[in-house]
Amino acid sequence: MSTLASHNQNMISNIFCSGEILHYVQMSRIFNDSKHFVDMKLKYPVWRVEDEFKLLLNVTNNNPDKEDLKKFVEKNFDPPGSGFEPWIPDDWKKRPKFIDNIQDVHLQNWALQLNAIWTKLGRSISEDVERNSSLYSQIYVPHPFIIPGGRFREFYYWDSYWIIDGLLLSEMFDTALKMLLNYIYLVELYGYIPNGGRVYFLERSQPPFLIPMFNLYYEATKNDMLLMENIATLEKEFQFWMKNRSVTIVKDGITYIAFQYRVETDSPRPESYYEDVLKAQNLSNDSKNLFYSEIKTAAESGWDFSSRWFLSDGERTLNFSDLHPSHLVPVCLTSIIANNAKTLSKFFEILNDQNKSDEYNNIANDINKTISRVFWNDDEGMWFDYNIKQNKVQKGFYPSNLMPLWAKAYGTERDVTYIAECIISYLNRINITSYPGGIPTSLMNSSQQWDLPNGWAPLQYFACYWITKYWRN
Ligand SMILES: OC[C@H]1O[C@H](O[C@H]2O[C@H](CO)[C@@H](O)[C@H](O)[C@H]2O)[C@H](O)[C@@H](O)[C@@H]1O
Repeated sequence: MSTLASHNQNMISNIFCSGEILHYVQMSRIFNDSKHFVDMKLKYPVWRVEDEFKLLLNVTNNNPDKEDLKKFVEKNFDPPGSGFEPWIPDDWKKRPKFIDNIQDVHLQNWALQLNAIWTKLGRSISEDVERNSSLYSQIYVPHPFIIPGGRFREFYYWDSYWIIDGLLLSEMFDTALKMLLNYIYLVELYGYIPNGGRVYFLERSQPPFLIPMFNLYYEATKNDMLLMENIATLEKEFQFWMKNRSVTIVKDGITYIAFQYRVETDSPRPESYYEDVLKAQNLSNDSKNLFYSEIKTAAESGWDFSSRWFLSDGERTLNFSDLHPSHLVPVCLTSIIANNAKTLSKFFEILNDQNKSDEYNNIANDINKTISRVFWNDDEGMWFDYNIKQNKVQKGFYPSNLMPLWAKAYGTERDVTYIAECIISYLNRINITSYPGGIPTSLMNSSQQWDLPNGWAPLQYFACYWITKYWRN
């Protein structure tokens, strides 16, 4: 990152990531959605807005009321959305080939409607964001991209895996490539991919799907040149997770490698500032920082929030105050990384680098051993997250338990037919097909969005991927 770009980022972070302005504005509840303020654009340079705010504090004896703050925001900020331009992908097709393979006419119409949504979700970042980055919370990327939509106006890391899968199905190879190149740009700039396209997401990443995204694209295009040009950056991202998110587990005297989501911070999420401060209000300062770290760690997992991370004395609870993702080693993240190592090994083989290919194959095999010996539970016939505080598997159904199947990370120690039978019997025991709307996110109703009765698209995907590929056989 150039010195100027990093200077601009520090300046804008003083407004949107921490500091007095963020605190006063977010706690005043001028906006119902805390994300609104941090997505606004500064009308004037940071120093001028800061001076204006100091003046406001002076004249109000450090006690500006809601109306004062509303006027200050109106005077100094433009509404969210500035800095993005709607973008209709050039390669969008009204009727891609897959539509004609759908026999049911209702489903065919539905697929046509879905395919049309690409034209609504394309965004490019305006040139002004590159020129005047110290006025925007957006992270500049060079190519247009597809956003999740609604209040999510920017790109999100793990959402992009399914977006790219869909783009390839819709034969939008160029748009998929643009998104991949943006992520390559971000890894080169930061060494990792942030949670989403805003400076307030820079403290954390999201489930590491860059290598699987590249694999989807490679399988669709067989573009060896692209692999050759970007393999070093893919390795760089892999090393970020190895260096910053790995953990060792000792079981029966043997040391195993696994991976955790992990964020250390001393502040609330800027985009949910009010909510986080409220939840932490009765805690001491030290406990507050630990709690904020747990909140951001859970957000890095993509599962924000879920009973999956609510733990007290080794049991899952329904209480947010028991939020402890740091106590768990998630089977899903460890599976994604095993899959990434295996895919890097495949890529190096394609590029005729056998040494590197063997190196990554060995890493994948080591991680598979963890999945097979630490996460697998013979009594239940299922993989589970591992509780490192209690040294035990943390039982309970979450579709993420099935991730070793998607990742083919179950190792060689158990026959795959035996594993499949155990899993079918487990899913039958918990009556998994009896829930309306598909496979639920959990069997615990905590009123959090990543819990019963909700079902999330990525989780349906992982479960159905396996069911359609293997269960039928
Ligand atoms: O604004 C609150 C949180 O919003 C995001 O999380 C949710 O939406 C994302 C975009 O679709 C999705 O990737 C994530 O799995 C959802 O839980 C954001 O990622 C969080 O960091 C943020 O705090």
